[in-house]
Amino acid sequence: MTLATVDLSLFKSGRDVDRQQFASQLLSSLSQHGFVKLVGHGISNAAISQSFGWSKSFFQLRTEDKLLIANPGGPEPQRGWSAVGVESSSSLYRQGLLKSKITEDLRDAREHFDQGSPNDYQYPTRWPPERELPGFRGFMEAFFEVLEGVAADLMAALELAFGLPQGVFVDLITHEGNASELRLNHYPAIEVEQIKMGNVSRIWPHFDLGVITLLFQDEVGGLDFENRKQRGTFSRVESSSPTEMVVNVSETLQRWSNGTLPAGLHRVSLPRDFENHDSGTLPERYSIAYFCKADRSASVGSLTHFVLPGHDREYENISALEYQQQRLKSAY
Ligand SMILES: O=C(O)CCC(=O)C(=O)O
Ligand SMILES: [Fe+2]
Repeated sequence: MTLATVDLSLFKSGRDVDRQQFASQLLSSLSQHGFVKLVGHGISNAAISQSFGWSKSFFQLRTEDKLLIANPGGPEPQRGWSAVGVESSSSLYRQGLLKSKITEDLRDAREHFDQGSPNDYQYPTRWPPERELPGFRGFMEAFFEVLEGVAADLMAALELAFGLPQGVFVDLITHEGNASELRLNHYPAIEVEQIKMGNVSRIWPHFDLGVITLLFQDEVGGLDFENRKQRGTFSRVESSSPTEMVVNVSETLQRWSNGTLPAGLHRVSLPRDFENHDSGTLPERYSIAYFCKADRSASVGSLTHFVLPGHDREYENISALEYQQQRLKSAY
């Protein structure tokens, strides 16, 4: 099962026929498994490799320095450092869907750094002191804004694909425009035995909470999406290069679209080379995820455009902030 690759430069070219073609391809791929691979996004190879470089430097800080900017956990938007095992992605999934299937003590073998919008004064980012990592904040804030632009283009393309009036989606992410988040993920090297024991995974199956997620991963591999043709089975997201962006539908878009575009379930498991091994050490892995989120005061209920006559409205009106707070309570 392979994912389609779409080229955003078609949409940016300005010709209506190209824009329409891109929009249809984007929607049709996202409709299949909730995932698509994106090229032509305009972010240079150099910028992407610099972002991974900054991520490595951040995670190499001393633990006591990272502890100074630790995310407190709980329902507020995540900011700063979360140590390995602090967050449990499996409970996001369990709370959302599978009440009985997963036991309590599943943990992620992952540490991460969460950053809010440079314009988010309500929940400011916990940055390491500038002298510890000079240039980190400046780079990451600029990178955030570039990703914000790509997410807005993709949402505009989805408006076109669904035949919606211009701005139906984009206005809900840009009016306040400060709730999106950028996350650096680091999965330290880990023994295969530990993963095979069953309580620890790089990241357990989960849905992302926002509208759409944009992701870059390094060459280690291991990101899987659920194959909807055979529920409960996963296929590998094969990236041909770290500059290829992986895009997935997240819960808010599922809700806005009244279930028309379901969120993509995903996890990070053993890299291909280790699938049939019972021992050995998995190399460390890095990924960078931009979570495009609805404005905090925007509703994440079904949009009327998607509630067809004779059909139920599947998702209640609740603000994006309240929704996220409810969901995050379960992740700690
Ligand atoms: O590391 C990855 O490839 C996926 C990360 C992810 O799913 C997340 O941070 O929500
Ligand atoms: Fe995710």
